[in-house]
Amino acid sequence: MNQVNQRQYKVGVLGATGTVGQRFISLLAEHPFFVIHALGASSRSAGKPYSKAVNWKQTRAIPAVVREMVVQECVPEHFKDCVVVFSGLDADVAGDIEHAFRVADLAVFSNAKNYRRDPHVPLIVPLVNTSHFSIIPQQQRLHAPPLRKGFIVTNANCSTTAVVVPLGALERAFGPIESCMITTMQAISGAGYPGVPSLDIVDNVVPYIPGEEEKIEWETLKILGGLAHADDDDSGSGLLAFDMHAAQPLRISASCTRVPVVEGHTECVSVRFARRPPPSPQQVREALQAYTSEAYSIGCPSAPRHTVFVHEEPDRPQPRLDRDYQAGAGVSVGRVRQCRVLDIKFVVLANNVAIGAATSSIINAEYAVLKGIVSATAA
Ligand SMILES: NC(=O)C1=CN([C@@H]2O[C@H](COP(=O)(O)OP(=O)(O)OC[C@H]3O[C@@H](n4cnc5c(N)ncnc54)[C@H](OP(=O)(O)O)[C@@H]3O)[C@@H](O)[C@H]2O)C=CC1
Ligand SMILES: N[C@@H](CC(=O)OP(=O)(O)O)C(=O)O
Repeated sequence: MNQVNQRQYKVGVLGATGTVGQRFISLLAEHPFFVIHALGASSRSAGKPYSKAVNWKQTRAIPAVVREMVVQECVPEHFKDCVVVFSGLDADVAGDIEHAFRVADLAVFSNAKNYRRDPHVPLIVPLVNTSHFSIIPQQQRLHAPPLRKGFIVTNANCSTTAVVVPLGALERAFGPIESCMITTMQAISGAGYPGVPSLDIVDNVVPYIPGEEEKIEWETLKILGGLAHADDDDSGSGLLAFDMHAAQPLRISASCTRVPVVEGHTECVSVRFARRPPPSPQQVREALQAYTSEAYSIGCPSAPRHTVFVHEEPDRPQPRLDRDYQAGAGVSVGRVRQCRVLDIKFVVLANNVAIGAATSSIINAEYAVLKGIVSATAA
């Protein structure tokens, strides 16, 4: 661990000028062992110093380390010295670019949705399912020709991330959840910049976010589902597959809305446990408060010490007050109470651009470094 901390690891950021990319840069500029080495964006930005290419929208100034760094086209040769490449690319282009980087034997940690459903790509919310890193050797082996160092790890949709943290904590404490109803109130920053037109969102709630409900319903099953051997007949191929929560089916229904909040997704969640009788609200509060992640236990510097903060006040969590809990890396839960239809209901809030995006990727990469999953040297 000390050895890791004394080393410096060169990293690149794809989509460095976007909403998520800016958050990557703010976080990485102060990172104990990652050093920003290369920045990539579209041809509109390539060739310009970062400070001229970016429309900077963070509260802190552009970090000095990147101000004059020239933005590159997103091609692997400009990133060949990077041990880790973070991607905050627009999903329209992330598929081909991230694949090209993987084939060039680079380790890619992506926020984009493109590979989340790929059966050989782990979808990892680092506060919940770091065990899924174990599928990476298979991803490398099944590629033709096999990859030595390259792979893609994705993190989840920001609304999925918010909800799987308490759901994962509750399953760890009380066993499988049988059904779950979720209603989201998602911040405008989730749509990137400039995002939702002001005339659509000011004084309004928009009850539709394309593709979002399906993503929450599907991604949650992959994240909470664990891994199983791919062959039912135990033929010994050694292949792993995501079991999609199949051992104990979980039914999820999500309804997604966009609300006039800048940062922080709030979600109302109701759950029914398989176990009878179900835990009481007080047992649920205690289990959430006590929950710790493996990422924190092994020393990932960006993992929150307290994963879930449980509010006792009846009017919390609120995005303006709670989105910076643990520097945006933790989640806040409140209003834990009995549900007359299912068992328990609560409200969860997570920072969509921090733990919902850049912070998750960074913790995933920290975990990969600490566990020796990424090589200490570049491709
Ligand atoms: N915002 C959020 O809360 C979350 C976002 N995500 C995902 O993260 C990704 C980034 O989102 P966000 O930051 O909001 O998006 P933005 O639209 O703010 O940024 C997109 C980035 O992609 C770059 N880009 C666009 N076209 C190309 C191209 N042809 N070649 C190379 N680079 C290109 C842009 O560069 P340029 O400036 O040069 O155009 C910019 O850096 C998306 O896939 C999104 O779905 C995931 C979770 C949460
Ligand atoms: N769709 C999310 C943000 C996002 O980009 O999600 P995804 O990475 O799953 O496409 C929102 O609008 O809040």
